[in-house]
Formats: sequence, structure tokens, C-alpha cells
Amino acid sequence: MAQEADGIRLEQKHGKARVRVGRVWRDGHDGSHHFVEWNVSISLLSHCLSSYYRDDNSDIVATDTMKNTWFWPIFYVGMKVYVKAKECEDRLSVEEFSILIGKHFCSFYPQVYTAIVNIIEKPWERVSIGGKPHLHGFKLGSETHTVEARVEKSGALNLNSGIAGLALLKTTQSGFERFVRDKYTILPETRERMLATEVNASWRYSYDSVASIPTKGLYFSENFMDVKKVLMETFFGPPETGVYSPSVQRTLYLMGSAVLRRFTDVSSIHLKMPNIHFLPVNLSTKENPSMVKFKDDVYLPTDEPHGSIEATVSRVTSKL
Ligand SMILES: O=c1[nH]c(=O)c2[nH]c(=O)[nH]c2[nH]1
Repeated sequence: MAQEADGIRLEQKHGKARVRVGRVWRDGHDGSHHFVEWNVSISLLSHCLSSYYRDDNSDIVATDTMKNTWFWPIFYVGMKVYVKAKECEDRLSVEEFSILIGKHFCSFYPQVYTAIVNIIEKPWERVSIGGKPHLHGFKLGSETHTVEARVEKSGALNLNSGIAGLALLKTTQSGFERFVRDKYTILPETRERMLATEVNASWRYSYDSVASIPTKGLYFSENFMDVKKVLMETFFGPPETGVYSPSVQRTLYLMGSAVLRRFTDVSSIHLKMPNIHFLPVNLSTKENPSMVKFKDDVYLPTDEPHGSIEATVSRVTSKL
């Protein structure tokens, strides 16, 4: 919300970035432990104009306090969010935790009208030893789970979940043909190429208030795994035959629309899918003109430059 004084408009927020926390839940039944590692950033939109207009900080919630309010373990007075989270005997999703934090700041501080909570969850995965899931052993995977919860004092909610760094590659069933050709075009048309990308996706849930989110435990954690599955199944196709991709654009659209079809509570999804090039290697000398003749076998992997392709796929809502 913008505020004005003396003919000057001010939009401000302040917060605490990159507060890291690890949390273990110990299951009493089978002795298994559950572990999450979260990196939390909080931005508070608040009525604290006096700190900008005058040397008066009486309305500022110190960014240091934001950290302490939920830091683990905390035995100090007033650290209500920690106590609330501690009282949650069941595990909770990173989405639920971010909403919990947002609700706390909006209700605890009168001057805060919006809390924006961003959390990145590290991909700690349970290990298997000798084919058996380990009770308390974890290894770090690759792609991360991200969340942004924007919570208003009124209880209004804007919730986005995402996945970052999902690197995917297929060695065939990809091509690129019939694109614009002009005097600068050197790229040959092909129906046989490598397709590699690193998917960054962010989808918006349609829940518009904190009271309307599903109450089923770990609902959002399961959804995250299912969205990832749908994205990957659409990218790769069936295991034996695959599915042909005529362009990154077409594959991106099919991935996004598959998520919208499958998850009725997702209203839009933004996908960023760089086209990471693996260049065919052809080497020749005068004596040996076909020393390495490319037969869809030897490539030069590259990171940069890469094609940059991103789009948002949304549900069209009826105006009736
Ligand atoms: O799938 C592709 N989309 C493009 O827009 C593009 N541009 C390019 O050079 N190669 C590709 N591949």
C-alpha cells in the first residue's frame, strides 16, 4: 500500500532474509525421523511512516525480532510462533508453515497489515541402505521446493508454490523445424536432437483466505510431489516410447496445461525452461576428414549461452 505525505509517495517494506532453520520430527511408532531444512525470508508491510519521515522508530518491528520470533530452539518470552509450531505434533508442509508465520506477524503487531513469507526448502531425501528406507539418514537431492505466502491482516491469502532447479534431459524425441529463416539463420532443421532444460516453475493456488486452505495434513507437500510428477511425465512421455517434442515452447505449454487440468486448485503456473544446448561434435583434419563424424553420439555440453523460454499458463475464468 502506498502512503503519501508532503506531496511525496512512499512504498516501503522491511524484513529479514535468509534465516535458516532445521526441524526434526521423531515418529513414536516406528522410530523414524522426519527432517526439513528451511531458509525463510520475511517482509512486513506496515504503517511505520514515522521512521521514514522523522527520526522516530517507535513503529518498527526490528528485523532481528522477526528472526527470534520463531527461531529454534527458543525459550524467551513472546516467541509465540515457535510455541505454536512446537504445539503442532504433526509434521506440517512448508506452505502451512509460511502461512502460520504470516498470520503471526499480521495479528501480533498492530501496525503490520501484510506479511510476505518466502521459504526455500532444501531437498533432503531419506536414504535407502540395502534397499530399506533408513529411519534417520538423509541425503541432499537436487531440486528445491519454494513457497511465497502473502498474508493480509484481514485473512486474505495469496499462495504460490514452486520448484527450482529441476534439470531434465532426453537424448531423442525432440526436434525443431519450420522456424523463420532469414539471412542470419544458420541453424539446420532437425527431427533428432538432445533436449535439456532446468525447469523453474511457480504455481498459484486458488485459496484466497487462510481459512479456506485444505486441512488435510501435508496436503501441499503431497501436491508438490504430484505436480513434479506431472511435469516430468509430460516432458518425458511413456518410458518405452517417449513423446516427440517439436519445440521447448510446445513442451512447456503441455506441461503447464497438464498441471492445470490435473490440479483444480491451481489457477496458474509460470514455467521457465531454458533450452540448454548440447552441440554436435564434428572433427576433421585434412588427412582424416571424418575423424569424429557426428552420428547423434558425441556432444559438447554447454551452459551458456542458452535459449530462454518462459510463459505463464492460466485458467480462463468465466466472467458470468
Ligand atoms: O525448441 C526450441 N525453441 C526455440 O525457440 C529455439 N530457438 C533455437 O535456436 N532452437 C530452439 N529450440
